[in-house]
Amino acid sequence: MNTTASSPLLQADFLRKRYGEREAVRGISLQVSAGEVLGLLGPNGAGKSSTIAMLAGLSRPDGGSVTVGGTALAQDEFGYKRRIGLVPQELALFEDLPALANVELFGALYELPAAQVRARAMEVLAQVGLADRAQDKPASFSGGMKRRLNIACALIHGPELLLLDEPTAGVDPQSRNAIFEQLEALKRAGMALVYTTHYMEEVERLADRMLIIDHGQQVAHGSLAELYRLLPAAETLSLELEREIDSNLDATLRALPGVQQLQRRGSQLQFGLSDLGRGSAAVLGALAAAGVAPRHISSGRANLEDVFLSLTGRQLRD
Ligand SMILES: Nc1ncnc2c1ncn2[C@@H]1O[C@H](COP(=O)(O)OP(=O)(O)OP(=O)(O)O)[C@@H](O)[C@H]1O
Repeated sequence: MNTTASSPLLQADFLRKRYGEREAVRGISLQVSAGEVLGLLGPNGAGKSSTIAMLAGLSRPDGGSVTVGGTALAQDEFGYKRRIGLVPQELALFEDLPALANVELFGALYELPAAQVRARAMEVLAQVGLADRAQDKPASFSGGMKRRLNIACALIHGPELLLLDEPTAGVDPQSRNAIFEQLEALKRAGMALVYTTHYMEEVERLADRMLIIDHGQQVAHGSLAELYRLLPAAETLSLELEREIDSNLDATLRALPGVQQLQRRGSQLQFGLSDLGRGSAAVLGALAAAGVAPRHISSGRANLEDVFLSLTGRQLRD
């Protein structure tokens, strides 16, 4: 391997992808090192899958470059792909072939020596907790087990980098946890992972760094702690009111002591507050004085959803 601790394993610079008139990816750059997880977070249509497809060598970028371990996709496509495992968003399995045969098939695609394939397939099935189901067909598997088998298929050739495109879609919480534990073990073993999702809890748990994208562009990048520093306020208060407020009341609320931010969508208000106790009392007092009652109140510490909201003015899951 011609990488060092200081040089990233995956390096993508200024990637662009266009479908007809639509620019799906507009200059995304990213890096991942061995033993690191990069989370790619963004709402539906942000350009996550298009980015992954370019990183995986499945779709040709309209601009920019990508290298893995110093091997450029443009120069040595097979060499590049050997270093990467892809777990696609859509399950890619033969439902009527046993799990083991599914994994072996991927081994053949990567031209692994036949003598090694069986042992290697059993090894990766064990890695995803499916060794005892090797002879069963995925048709009889739960959604979570199929996802894990999909991951095993992506690991058969011993890639250094694993690209995962929403690997928990349609998975129950228990299986999701099993998948996370397996991904954490791969990371500990030194693999680099790029993980796309629109669930902020998943990147909060798994990712060392995250790239937040929207409309094909980087909105923010950094560790969780770095992203939290972008937040205008540490606490949030969300209200659903019985009716929409007018611009005078809006201005009054924004001017209250402790109110650092106010996002308004119809009758829903979200405040960023420096102090939850004092700020909430002031907000609720001002609403009561104006004769507007809340229908629903919730509060909490700010999270990645709030980072996205404060940077784009939109919800992650619109
Ligand atoms: N093959 C294609 N042809 C035309 N437009 C496409 C194609 N693939 C994606 N798009 C468009 O490009 C944009 C980005 O899509 P992409 O699938 O990369 O986003 P995403 O962030 O992965 O979304 P999701 O979370 O819904 O999978 C969207 O507007 C989508 O409609």
